Amino acid sequence: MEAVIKTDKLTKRFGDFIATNNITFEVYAGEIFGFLGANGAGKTTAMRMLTGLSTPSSGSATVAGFDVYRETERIKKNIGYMSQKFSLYEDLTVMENIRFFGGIYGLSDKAIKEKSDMLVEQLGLASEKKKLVGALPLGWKQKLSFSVAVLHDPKIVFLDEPTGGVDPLTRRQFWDLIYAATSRGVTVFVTTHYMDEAEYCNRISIMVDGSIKALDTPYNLKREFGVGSMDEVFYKLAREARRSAD
Ligand SMILES: Nc1ncnc2c1ncn2[C@@H]1O[C@H](COP(=O)(O)OP(=O)(O)OP(=O)(O)O)[C@@H](O)[C@H]1O
Repeated sequence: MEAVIKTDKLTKRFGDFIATNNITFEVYAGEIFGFLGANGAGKTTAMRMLTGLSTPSSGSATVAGFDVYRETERIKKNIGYMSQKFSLYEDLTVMENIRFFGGIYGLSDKAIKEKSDMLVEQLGLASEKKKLVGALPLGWKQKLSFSVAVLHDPKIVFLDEPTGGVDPLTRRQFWDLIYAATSRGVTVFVTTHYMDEAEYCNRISIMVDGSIKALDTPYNLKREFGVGSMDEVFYKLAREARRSAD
């Protein structure tokens, strides 16, 4: 299987504090990889290194074949990233946001027009396309933010708690968008605190206090820990954590 993300002992220190400690894993092309851990486990820190936003302290990693120390600009061109704080502009309309990001990604005017029409149609946002993004409900902002993050057909999309704060139905709709993206060949790297979402991933890693403590399919993890749900797997590992959820 082709690995589109490879890390080897990737580490980030802030002074004496080791936020991400020697993490080693691979993510395969086309999979949905769940990156789990309690608050403060080090997920966002790891994701910032993989998206070229933060330089590792030690270890190595490649993303889409590019080196996280030397080729961050090329990484940024080949990935999409939806951070916890969305990058959408609240004071621009739905269409203006799509056009703006299409331009940033270097799409032609023609491609932007085609993609934006298709996108608002797919999202069921046709009647809202002239509304300011700031006026949309959170769930719609999340869906739009995701769609914008994959507008340029990246190889990999990184999603940092993309469905926080919305109801289960809205989260389910968001996952339909994730599946649609994977069926187009996009690899998905996603953090979540929702264990029902963990079950939707092909493989899952669980981080505790900066280190990866488990990595496998949901099925194998449940078997390994002798429990019936991902909730219980997570609880068994996360209760060893020393970092508090402050
Ligand atoms: N710039 C920084 N300087 C110092 N410490 C930091 C910095 N960024 C993160 N940390 C610390 O590193 C640890 C890991 O933080 P990180 O945001 O990666 O966790 P997380 O797993 O993403 O948590 P959450 O689920 O809350 O987003 C935390 O203890 C945090 O306080």
